[in-house]
Amino acid sequence: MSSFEYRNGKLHVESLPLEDIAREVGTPFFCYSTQAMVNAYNSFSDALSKAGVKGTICYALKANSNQSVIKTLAKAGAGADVVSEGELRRALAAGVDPKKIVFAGVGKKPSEMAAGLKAGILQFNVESLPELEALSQVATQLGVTAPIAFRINPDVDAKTHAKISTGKADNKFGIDIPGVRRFVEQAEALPNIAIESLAVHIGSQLTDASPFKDAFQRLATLYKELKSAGLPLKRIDFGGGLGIQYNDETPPDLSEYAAAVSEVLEGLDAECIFEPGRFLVGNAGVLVTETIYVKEGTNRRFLIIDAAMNDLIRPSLYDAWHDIIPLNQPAANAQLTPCDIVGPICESGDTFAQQRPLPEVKAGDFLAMESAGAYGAVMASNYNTRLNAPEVLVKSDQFAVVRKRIDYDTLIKQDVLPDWLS
Ligand SMILES: Cc1ncc(COP(=O)(O)O)c(C=O)c1O
Ligand SMILES: N[C@@H](CCCC[NH3+])C(=O)O
Repeated sequence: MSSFEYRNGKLHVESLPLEDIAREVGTPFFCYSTQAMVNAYNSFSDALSKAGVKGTICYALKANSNQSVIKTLAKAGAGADVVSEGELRRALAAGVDPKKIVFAGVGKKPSEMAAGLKAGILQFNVESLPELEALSQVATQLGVTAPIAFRINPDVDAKTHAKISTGKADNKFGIDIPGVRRFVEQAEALPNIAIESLAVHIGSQLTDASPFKDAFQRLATLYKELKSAGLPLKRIDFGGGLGIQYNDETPPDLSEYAAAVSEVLEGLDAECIFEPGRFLVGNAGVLVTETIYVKEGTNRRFLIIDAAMNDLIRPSLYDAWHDIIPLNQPAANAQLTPCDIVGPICESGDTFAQQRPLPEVKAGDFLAMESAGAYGAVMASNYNTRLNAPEVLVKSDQFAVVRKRIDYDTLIKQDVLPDWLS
């Protein structure tokens, strides 16, 4: 049974009609399904087991760092991939085992490194020499050893959107393969650093398996070379990036992905880490919105809805597609009219879809924007002084507001007037 489906003419999340939640919580709001997240986690984990791959799945918090989401996945067995002290704190607060936390990112500050070292995390994925020098210094001051992975830039085109592609030599991420040996020498000379692992992450929303295969192969070859040269490597971090279906893409099958991993692991004797984000939560969430007005333009119909680019920026930022469906199931033979679906923000870029064929939608009708569980609420802002869309988690026939909509007073009081203006 799918976690989001029409039943008796109403779109349900698990056992609940979304419309009931909409009337209680108010729109816009994000709604997540526990079942969908746990199913995604289990299918990822099962695919690895079937391919004979043993590893830790470190959920990439950046996709959705709500405490309830992290905790749901942690209870299913996940660790965490974090990119900031904030995310580290979120992971720890949700009860993630520090020994299952990896710390990624090109710009970790010494204070963030110290937080990770004090927590006793599994590894820091290091991306440059200055970063490694800083980590060595912080670890020495604290009298501990920092376990590290070199994040490798394999110079592979992930064939995804340019803004979320991270594995080409021109990208800011990782250490280029030709420079690795020199980097290793420099790293070995630094105190309080334990080189344990190699990591890679070539981009997000990959819908083709070949860049994964290519990158994993390059990483495994390097792993073998460095290990036979005496480096005590014991782990490979395969990153995240597995795409999901938003529209008509066909992302790699999990078994194909797992096979790409198991193939390169032959004879390596390495523990594995995976950092999926979007795959675990993307299709486990929707953004529910109400139609405010239907405006007939000169040559098009605009549906003006109460969600906007500040709630879900993916369409404006990446021209991303999200399916948009009414909460009330349309008749099978309903006539479709092309509509532009836009938010209330004062930018033409505040557009979710252009000329999207939709059945008749009237003011007051609720719509769901699908696949909004990843990179939705986490990328939201208060632009135009709009209140945040709250987040709701459903488990079977129960729901809970897991992040509230803050009120205008609280929002405005975040600003502090200087003495000369008060
Ligand atoms: C280092 C790293 N790991 C994991 C992820 C998670 O990626 P995704 O949500 O595409 O699985 C990202 C984001 O792309 C990342 O930068
Ligand atoms: N924010 C991007 C994904 C970025 C991945 C970051 N490593 C998206 O919405 O698709």
